[in-house]
Amino acid sequence: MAIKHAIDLALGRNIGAGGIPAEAIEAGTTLAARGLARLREEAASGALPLLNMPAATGDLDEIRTHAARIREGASDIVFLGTGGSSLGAQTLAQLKDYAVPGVGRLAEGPRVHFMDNLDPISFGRLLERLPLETSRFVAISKSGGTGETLMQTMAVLAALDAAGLPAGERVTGLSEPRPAGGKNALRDLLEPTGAPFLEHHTGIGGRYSVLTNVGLLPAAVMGLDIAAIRAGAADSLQPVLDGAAPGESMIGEGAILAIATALEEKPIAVMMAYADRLERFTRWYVQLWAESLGKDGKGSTPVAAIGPVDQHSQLQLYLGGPDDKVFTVITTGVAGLGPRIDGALAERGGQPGFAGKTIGDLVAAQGRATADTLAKNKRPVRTIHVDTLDERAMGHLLMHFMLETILAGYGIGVNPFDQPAVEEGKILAKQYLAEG
Ligand SMILES: O=P(O)(O)OC[C@H]1O[C@](O)(CO)[C@@H](O)[C@@H]1O
Repeated sequence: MAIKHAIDLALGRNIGAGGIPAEAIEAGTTLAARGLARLREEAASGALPLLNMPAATGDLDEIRTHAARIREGASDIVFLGTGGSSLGAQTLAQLKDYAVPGVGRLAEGPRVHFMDNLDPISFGRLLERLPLETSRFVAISKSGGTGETLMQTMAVLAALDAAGLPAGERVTGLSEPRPAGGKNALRDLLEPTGAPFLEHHTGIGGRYSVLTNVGLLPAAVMGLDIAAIRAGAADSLQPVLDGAAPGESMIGEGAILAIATALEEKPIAVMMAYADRLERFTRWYVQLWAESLGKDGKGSTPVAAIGPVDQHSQLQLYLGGPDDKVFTVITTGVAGLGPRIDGALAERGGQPGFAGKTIGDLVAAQGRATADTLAKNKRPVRTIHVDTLDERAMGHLLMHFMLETILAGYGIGVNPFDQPAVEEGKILAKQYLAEG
């Protein structure tokens, strides 16, 4: 098994007072079994298209063809889109060092930019400094109506026009088809330029879209094996399709813990990953969990952390602060990796224990120590160990957390697929903009 999942250190019977009590686990198991059965039915009926994505292969060649077209002659590839139209792709891109401290700037191939946060200084400077002639832009929005993405796209079109460069050769769109009799602003903007368009799946929402062309087009642009990402997702889903009991699979165990923790009313869910290449994954998880479950006065607040660096900022609170959190600590198979420390230098630096050890040895020890220390301090912790962080493992993790989130929603009785509250602020912002 390339991924090991354990909830032992979250259980009251193993860690004492702060752990999740047996009664909550029992109730969680019953609700998880119900949710798993519902998912199995939804997979069979096609009612939840996300569940059919792992096995889908028919669209992969089209995605690869568009990716090759976008890469051709490009010095820079700019992805426009926000929230679920960006975070999954960024997560996958980190496998190729995107936004990884130090090496991200040194990565080979076209430079890739995900402009998910709207900031006038950043976007202005980007357009000033990009070599527009050799830059390509991909505008992604399920609805086609998100203000941030539309404004960025308009700014790009104006910049290309001012430079005398045909937009249709440099810009690609990805959005839902125009609804019958309805509007899609992104299509209205781009179609007159002749820009090619990919179709956003109409039955899969943005934060669940990483396995569709929304995540896989940028992944293919970066040279990742997109079939392996889907195969990893299938690894996660298979026990659901097989009808495995909740306690017999990673997804079943995850669902039990998520539901039991909600019943215990732990208001904060911390995801701490010991890998630079999982930093965007923790941000993707935050959106998924928060937008899916935070409704009807329910839900828990997701917190993203990476290790070891956040040991030096958040760990004190986690160990000594309020007992209101459940932790997920993710480690990877880094033992033995990275520079090996010279014995004489270790002596000279007063760290004889470092001699002959690698940086990976220290990171592996730290991840393990953090999980064990949390448990010793009676803080419930679930551990996930990924041997090799590659496309298949990432597909597995992504599908796991999408399924776990859906099962948590089913278990606590909220609809994990909508986000009604977000609309209010969007409408008000447009009103303020119009008022000037
Ligand atoms: O893909 P779209 O329609 O541009 O939406 C972007 C994001 O905005 C939201 O609709 C609300 O914040 C998210 O759910 C979504 O991922």
